Amino acid sequence: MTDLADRTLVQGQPVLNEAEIHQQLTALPDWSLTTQSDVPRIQRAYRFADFAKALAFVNQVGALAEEQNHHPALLLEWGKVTVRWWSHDAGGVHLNDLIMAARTERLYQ
Ligand SMILES: C[C@H](O)[C@H](O)[C@H]1CNC2=NC(N)=NC(=O)C2=N1
Repeated sequence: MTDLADRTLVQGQPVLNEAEIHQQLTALPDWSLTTQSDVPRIQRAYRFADFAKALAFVNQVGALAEEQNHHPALLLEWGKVTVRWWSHDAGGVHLNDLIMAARTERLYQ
């Protein structure tokens, strides 16, 4: 099975249901499903030694988002970045959001 991060984003296709999201999240153990305003999203908090390192990570994730024209919500705090992915147009979590979460993982070392 191709690693999620190596998969290409796909247009169309419906959002995933809760069971499908949880099944995909087995490959992303540090990510969780959250719902805000009735919209399911996947999220993870990343820890850093200071604010500057957290900001550098935000910029890396931002560049990835711009490359793919698929953008997360990013909360930048001292030593912490919370990343949240969902598909605005589809109103939920799409396979693309899992792919982007897997690619976000690759930026964190
Ligand atoms: C106009 C622009 O292409 C769209 O708004 C894109 C931008 N980035 C996006 N990001 C996400 N996460 N979901 C979207 O539906 C989306 N749509």
